[in-house]
Amino acid sequence: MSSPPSVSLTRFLIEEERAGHINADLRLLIEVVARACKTISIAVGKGALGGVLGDAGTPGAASINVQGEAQKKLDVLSNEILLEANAWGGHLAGLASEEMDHSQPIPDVYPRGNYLLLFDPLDGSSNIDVNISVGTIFSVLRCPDGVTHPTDEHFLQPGTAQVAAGYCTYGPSTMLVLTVGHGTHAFTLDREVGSFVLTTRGMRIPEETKEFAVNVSNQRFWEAPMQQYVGDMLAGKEGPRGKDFNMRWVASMVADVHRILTRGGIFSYPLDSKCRDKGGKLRLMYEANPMSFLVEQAGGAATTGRVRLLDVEPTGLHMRVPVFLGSKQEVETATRYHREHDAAHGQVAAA
Ligand SMILES: O=P(O)(O)OC[C@H]1O[C@](O)(COP(=O)(O)O)[C@@H](O)[C@@H]1O
Ligand SMILES: [Mg+2]
Ligand SMILES: [Mg+2]
Repeated sequence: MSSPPSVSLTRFLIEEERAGHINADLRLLIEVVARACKTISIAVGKGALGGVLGDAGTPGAASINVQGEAQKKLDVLSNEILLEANAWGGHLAGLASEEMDHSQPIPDVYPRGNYLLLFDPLDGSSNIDVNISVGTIFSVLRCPDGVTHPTDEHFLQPGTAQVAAGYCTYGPSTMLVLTVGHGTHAFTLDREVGSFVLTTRGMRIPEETKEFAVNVSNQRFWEAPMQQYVGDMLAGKEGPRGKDFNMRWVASMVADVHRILTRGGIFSYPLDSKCRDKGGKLRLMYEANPMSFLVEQAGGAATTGRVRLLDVEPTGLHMRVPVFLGSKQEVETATRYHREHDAAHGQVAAA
């Protein structure tokens, strides 16, 4: 019995357009981002042979980005690949990146479109030199009507305004995970053919889980409700949660979230006293929002520990937020710990 014909990303997007879920411009935009990810995947795959490992800048003069972080060569290269690929397509009005201080309108020499693209060109940078999965994360918004040269303020739209989001993981296989607001779907790169093929239509995150992902080395800096929440999980079945939990932490958000979309779990990067003044560690616009859209479309949940992440009003392009996402019931439990603590201590829910 012959196997069903494989569905390429191109065919999948054309079917989404026929279903009225996306228009031709958004379809082309996603195709262009996917092609850029293929180019990044090749560079990542070459590793030391491609001279792409290590820090950008020169010895003694590291190249520091708007986050105050030393850029890796692959952070810079991936950013350039995405900028070049998206400049001339005619479906964008502007783009913004983790690696750039401000957004950029599409140059006047090129036709302009109605969408805004935000991306984390290389996620999991601390894992680049040690050959652990890294990725690219992207989010798509509409450009406000009548705006031809968008500036940072035009990007400041809540996560609920996203029309598409996705990530690409560069691991043992290269995978693209995508939503246009009608479920979350996974594609695997067929390296021989050079195209993404649909491998999971309609990913579903189990509502319950026994697996959590958090950088426990930050425990002493956590808020009291987070200490309690993780302490109760670590207490196992003898403890208040009545079940044993396992822990995973890859330190590449794309890899940790991909595991959760595939088999469930909860991922969190909570507020702690080290990052409190910044509002958190992870960035709302090109990390938390796209991942939350993908997770919610797969039946999961995403909060800041206090409020739904997709409802957060952005105040800056590189705004940071606490993140809890994954299996619905577990995220609700983690959020309850924070809300009950706030209520008991007369604290009003912040972001
Ligand atoms: O080093 P830590 O504290 O474990 O943090 C790891 C987190 O930081 C990140 O690497 C931040 O992203 P970038 O690599 O894009 O800066 C996430 O991918 C990951 O979840
Ligand atoms: Mg990142
Ligand atoms: Mg990054």
